[in-house]
Amino acid sequence: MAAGDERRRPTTVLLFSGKRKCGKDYVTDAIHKRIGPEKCVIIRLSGPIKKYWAQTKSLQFDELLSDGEMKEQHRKAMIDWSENIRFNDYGYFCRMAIEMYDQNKSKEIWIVSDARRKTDIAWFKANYNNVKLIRITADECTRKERGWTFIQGVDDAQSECDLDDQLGWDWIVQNNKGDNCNDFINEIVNSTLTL
Ligand SMILES: Nc1ncnc2c1ncn2[C@@H]1O[C@H](COP(=O)(O)OP(=O)(O)OP(=O)(O)O)[C@@H](O)[C@H]1O
Repeated sequence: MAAGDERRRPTTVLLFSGKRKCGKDYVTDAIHKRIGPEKCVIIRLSGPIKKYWAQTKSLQFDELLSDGEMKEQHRKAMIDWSENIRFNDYGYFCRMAIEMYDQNKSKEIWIVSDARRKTDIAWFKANYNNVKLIRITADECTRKERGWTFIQGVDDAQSECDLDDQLGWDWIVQNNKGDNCNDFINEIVNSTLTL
C-alpha cells in the first residue's frame, strides 16, 4: 500500500447477509439513508455480476438490480457463472464491487448488502479493519409474503446456505412481518456512528 492510502480505507465495514427476501436491501437502504450518502455507500457484491450479465445478455441493468422478476429469472445462471470465477479468485467480486461503488475510496462506512459465502467474510476481514457481521433473518411465512418461493438449485445452493453455520455475528436481527425493524436499525446506526 502506498503512503497515504491508509486514510482512504473505510473506518467501518457493515457486512450483511441473509436468505432471499429476508430484507437485506430494505434494511441496508434504511441504514444508508440514516447515516447519509456523504459518509456511507452501499456495496452490492452482486453488482458486478449483474452488470456483466446485463451487458452480455442485452438486459436492463436496473431491472436486474431491482427486486423484480428479471433478477429471479437469471439468478441461477448468474450464480453458476460467478462460481467459476470465484473458484479461482475468491476476492474477485469483492474487489470489483468496491471499484464499482466506491472507486475513489472516499466513504467512511461501507455497507456490504449481500455477503453470501464464508470467503466473502474472510476476504473483507483479511483486507479491512473493523468489519461488523450482521445476519438478517425472517421466517418462511414472511419471506413467502414478500415473494419468495423455494427454487431447487438456488435455495439449496452454496450461495444461500454457506453462511447458515457461520458463527461470530455481531448482530443477528429478526425482520419478520410485525417486527419493529426501526429498533435494530437505530442500534446499528448509533453504534456505527459512535465508533
Ligand atoms: N421490515 C420490512 N417492512 C416492510 N417491507 C419489508 C421489510 N423488509 C423487507 N420488506 C420488503 O420485502 C421485499 C423483499 O425485501 P428485500 O428486497 O430487501 O429482500 P432481500 O433480502 O434483499 O432479497 P434478495 O435476496 O432477493 O435480494 C421488498 O419488497 C421489501 O420492501
